[in-house]
Amino acid sequence: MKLEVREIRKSFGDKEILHGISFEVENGKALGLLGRNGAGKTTTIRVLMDVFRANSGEILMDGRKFIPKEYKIGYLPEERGLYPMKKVLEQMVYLANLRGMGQREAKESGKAWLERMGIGEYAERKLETLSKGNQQKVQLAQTLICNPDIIILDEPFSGLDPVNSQILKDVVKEQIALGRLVIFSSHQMNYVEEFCEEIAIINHGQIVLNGNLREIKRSYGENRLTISAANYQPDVLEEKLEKEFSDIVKVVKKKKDYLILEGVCKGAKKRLLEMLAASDIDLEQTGNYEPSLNDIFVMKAGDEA
Ligand SMILES: Nc1ncnc2c1ncn2[C@@H]1O[C@H](COP(=O)(O)OP(=O)(O)OP(=O)(O)O)[C@@H](O)[C@H]1O
Repeated sequence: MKLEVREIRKSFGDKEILHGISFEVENGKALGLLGRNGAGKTTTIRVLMDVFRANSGEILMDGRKFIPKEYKIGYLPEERGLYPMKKVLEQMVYLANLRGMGQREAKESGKAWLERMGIGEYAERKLETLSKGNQQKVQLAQTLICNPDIIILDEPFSGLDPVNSQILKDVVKEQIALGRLVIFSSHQMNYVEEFCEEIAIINHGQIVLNGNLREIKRSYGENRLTISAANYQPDVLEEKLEKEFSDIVKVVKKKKDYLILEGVCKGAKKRLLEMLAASDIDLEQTGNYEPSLNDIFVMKAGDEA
């Protein structure tokens, strides 16, 4: 399965919110849709789910117009839609019935998912009597009850503590391994980093970065290296490097224990190491620099941060 989102534009009134959003995602992979508050992630997902109609652009599945109701989709919307006064399992079964699942199958699957989420004991309780995090897990169980082929999660980690986040991470990883097509929106980079092969960063309704996360990281780290010295603190080392090696490298960032350098000439890394060996700098650590997704996100979407 390959989902292609092409040049989606969406306006509310005369204000255009999405200015030509494009990205692709295949089954067996997860796409992390990233962006700051108000960037347009939820609007994109709603267009994808046919909640909103785009002003222009198209969405294709395997080359054909994508019609959500033709697929088994597990969609966890940003606004959570369960009934607070109803019993947990009862409403899960009811909603699964509406999605075309038989009573017995829905009950079995619902129970199994609640167990998987570690909340099997709450099946007969009213939803509103559960903690916020446990209600969130019920939502997730409900999203997955019909064994969807496409899973779309809008900020699934909100309200979950680290233990519950881990359960969800494991579940998402399992679903990816089972060959599901997974899209999820978030501004929590560490989760995205753990299981998304592909990312698309939206900023002000535009895709500012899209592609394979590993390749993106590699390209951002190219020509950069980290360095620390046993005999100089980073700020002194920075001064020294700027004074003595400014024709080879420049310091791009000073961290607590090390510096991040960028080459400014051809073969900078090799030349620097040769020069360092001949200097009084006692090299403690050096290596290729690989930015975190957070660093990349701040670079691409941190304009008003
Ligand atoms: N129904 C609507 N009518 C008018 N404006 C809307 C509507 N829905 C969203 N918007 C606007 O579209 C922009 C993008 O909102 P959206 O919810 O897609 O952002 P988001 O990236 O999901 O943000 P967050 O991380 O805060 O959830 C915002 O400026 C929002 O106010």
